[in-house]
Amino acid sequence: MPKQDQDWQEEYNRVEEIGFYIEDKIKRLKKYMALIKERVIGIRKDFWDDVTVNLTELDDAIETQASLKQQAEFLSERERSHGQLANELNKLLDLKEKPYFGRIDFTEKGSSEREQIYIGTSSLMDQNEDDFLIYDWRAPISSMYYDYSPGPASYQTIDGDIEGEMELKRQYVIKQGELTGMFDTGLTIGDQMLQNVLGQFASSKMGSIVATIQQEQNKIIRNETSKFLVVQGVAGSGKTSAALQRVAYLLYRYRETLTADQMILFSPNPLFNSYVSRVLPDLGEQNIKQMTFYHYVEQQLRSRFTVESPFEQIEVVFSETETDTWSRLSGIRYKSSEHFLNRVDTYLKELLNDGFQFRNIRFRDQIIFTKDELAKSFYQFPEHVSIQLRLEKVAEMILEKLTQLERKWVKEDWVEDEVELLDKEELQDVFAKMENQVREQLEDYQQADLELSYLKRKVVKRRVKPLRDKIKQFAFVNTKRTYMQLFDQTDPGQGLTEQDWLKLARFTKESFKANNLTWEDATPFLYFEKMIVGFEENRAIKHIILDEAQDYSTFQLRYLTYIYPNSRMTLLGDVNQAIYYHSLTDNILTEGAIEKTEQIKLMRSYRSTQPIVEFTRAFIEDGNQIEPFNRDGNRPIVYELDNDTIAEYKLYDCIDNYLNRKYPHIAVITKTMDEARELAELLSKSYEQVQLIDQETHTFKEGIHVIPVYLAKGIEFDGVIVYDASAHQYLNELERYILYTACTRAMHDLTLIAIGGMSRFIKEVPTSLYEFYRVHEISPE
Ligand SMILES: Nc1ncnc2c1ncn2[C@@H]1O[C@H](COP(=O)(O)OP(=O)(O)OP(=O)(O)O)[C@@H](O)[C@H]1O
Repeated sequence: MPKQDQDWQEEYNRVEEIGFYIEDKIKRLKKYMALIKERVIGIRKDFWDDVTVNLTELDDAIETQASLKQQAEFLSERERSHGQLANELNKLLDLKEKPYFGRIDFTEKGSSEREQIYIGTSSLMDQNEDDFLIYDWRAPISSMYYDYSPGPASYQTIDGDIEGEMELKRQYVIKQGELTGMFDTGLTIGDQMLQNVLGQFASSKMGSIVATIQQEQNKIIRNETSKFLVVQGVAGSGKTSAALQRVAYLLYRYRETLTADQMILFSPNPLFNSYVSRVLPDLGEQNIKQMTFYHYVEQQLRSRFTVESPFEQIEVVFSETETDTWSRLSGIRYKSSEHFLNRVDTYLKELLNDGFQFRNIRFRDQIIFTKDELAKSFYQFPEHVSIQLRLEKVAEMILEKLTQLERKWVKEDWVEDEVELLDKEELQDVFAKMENQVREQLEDYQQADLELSYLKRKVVKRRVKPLRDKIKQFAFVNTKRTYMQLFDQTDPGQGLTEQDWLKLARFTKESFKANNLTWEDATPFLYFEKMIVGFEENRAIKHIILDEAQDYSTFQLRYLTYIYPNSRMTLLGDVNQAIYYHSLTDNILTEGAIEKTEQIKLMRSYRSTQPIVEFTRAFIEDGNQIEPFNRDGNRPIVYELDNDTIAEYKLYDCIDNYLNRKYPHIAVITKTMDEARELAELLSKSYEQVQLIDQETHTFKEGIHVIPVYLAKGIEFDGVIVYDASAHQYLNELERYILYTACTRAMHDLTLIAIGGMSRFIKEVPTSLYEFYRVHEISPE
């Protein structure tokens, strides 16, 4: 038998044998689990029989409690072990389907034994628990699979580097427990395998890339040294995929000290949350907490303000032009800048001398502390005493004074009135708390007096409690007014004219007065406020993943580092996909913007076919550095059409074409929500399964998605139609990035429909890279 056939046969048999072995393990495990389950049911049923309940004497009650506790612990331990076994079972069921995806043969330096290392999503030991039949992809030894081609290779262990020779690197395609393909590969993990994976249709849920992680992605996944790891990766380069694999890796690597609930993924929109929700469970790990930054900010401020969402801000930006008499654009840019951050910090220092605004403290409509009194106490401290320390001292002073006032209020009529209104239960509660002995020693009338004074104190305490709580939270500081005062200063900010500053100041103060917080003010205000009243730090969080990091402002990043002081951070983004106006000038991903970081660049794009990547990279700066993955496909098509009617006709034509290709996920990407709404209405007259995606959409199914570009971030579709890609829609620099983001959502096919003349960015693309049609009228079929 030729060597190749012999190899195939051996590998085929191994997969089969492992399958039997797993099958057997599953059977035994299921039997054991059934036994435990039976026991748990038994314990639950007999719970009370096995507990001695005796409450007559104190000793008996204590014994009963101990007996109950013991029984409950016993039960929960059984339940826990049943849960662990269920996890084990799930892992085995997954392994049965696809036990492994790769193999390397490695001979350690100084040894003559060639070890065969089979790599899968989780590990499997042989019967005697001596040898690994399958190594987890995250095990140190498995890293060589991703990092080396056959030849000298090494991997890191806690005891140092292990060097040797890798003799073989092989990949497998195993479906439903049967070997169907096998390739021996070089450094880039099987182009052939990647071709297969990337050629597949899009899915409503992102999949794991564990079998085909690329060397440069592996660096991100296994990075353990940086406090801040910054990944600048081009569109479709696998940033999100690598980030999620990284989470799985870290959970494995630090399994003794790190759990899923100590990590947070900040994602760009709610739809993205559900899109990536399957990756970690597929890797046998629990999902980590996911949220959008807006969600966090809104929760903090919603009781006092209506907070504009970032998407609403984008819509405003689209409707403004640079030449408008008053444009919010300069305000957005300014308020997200490093300069403004420094200015806020300086202002906070200035406040140590003067300017802090306080609120009168009232109790039952009476002012008990005036703002002037509070300001006086606050400013009695020397300059070097911090704001927070002063506020703590002022709060202590108020609380002490409140205790004195309470003694006075007890004697007031309203207290007696309220005592009368107490209901029976409350009264009983109070009586129960009064010590029996004291009451027994007293005459009846004395007892009544005592009860009344006790009740009065209770009423006062209860009424004062909310006030005390507020004081402890420093609610007597008027943070809103103090922040607004910043806009009374006359010095215009960097990049602003005097006039611009005045307009910006007026606009800001008016919004604050109406309790409307624009997105550009939300984080600066929150930051300012927390610098005064203190950040609610969450020290339990050990790792933050910031996806689409290019969209975060300096303020937002600073804020996150303050609330998660113990956290490492992985920031992933693409400067060319910035969709927020502020990112044009201050982008946290530009080199040097964040100190003490490690930067990794991903230049290879995997999502789209080569013709799509060649087209899209042509309209961004340094686009020629983007490396397309060698996957063939159609050139993008650009239609330039005379009017809406012809454009709509072409749109139908295009969708039909995509449907004929059986694309499960088709997207019509618009610039604004209004455009998306209109198109969705139109299309739903002709097609079923049209889904309009808005900022509330949490999940999406197969079908035709009509979606504004800013909600399509991070997601991909088989076929994309950009509607409409005309000159007036995509004109300025921000719109360049937005068009790039829209086009790079396409995996297999991309069409741009422009009504009137096409965008100048498309004109920059060499005509050889796309098909172009200009249609003046529709010819009858
Ligand atoms: N090593 C890989 N093996 C298989 N598929 C990969 C690999 N890397 C990336 N991909 C695929 O490429 C596509 C893009 O990946 P992903 O969404 O992670 O990229 P991204 O850099 O976050 O993209 P964008 O910034 O454009 O949203 C996904 O379908 C992903 O599965």
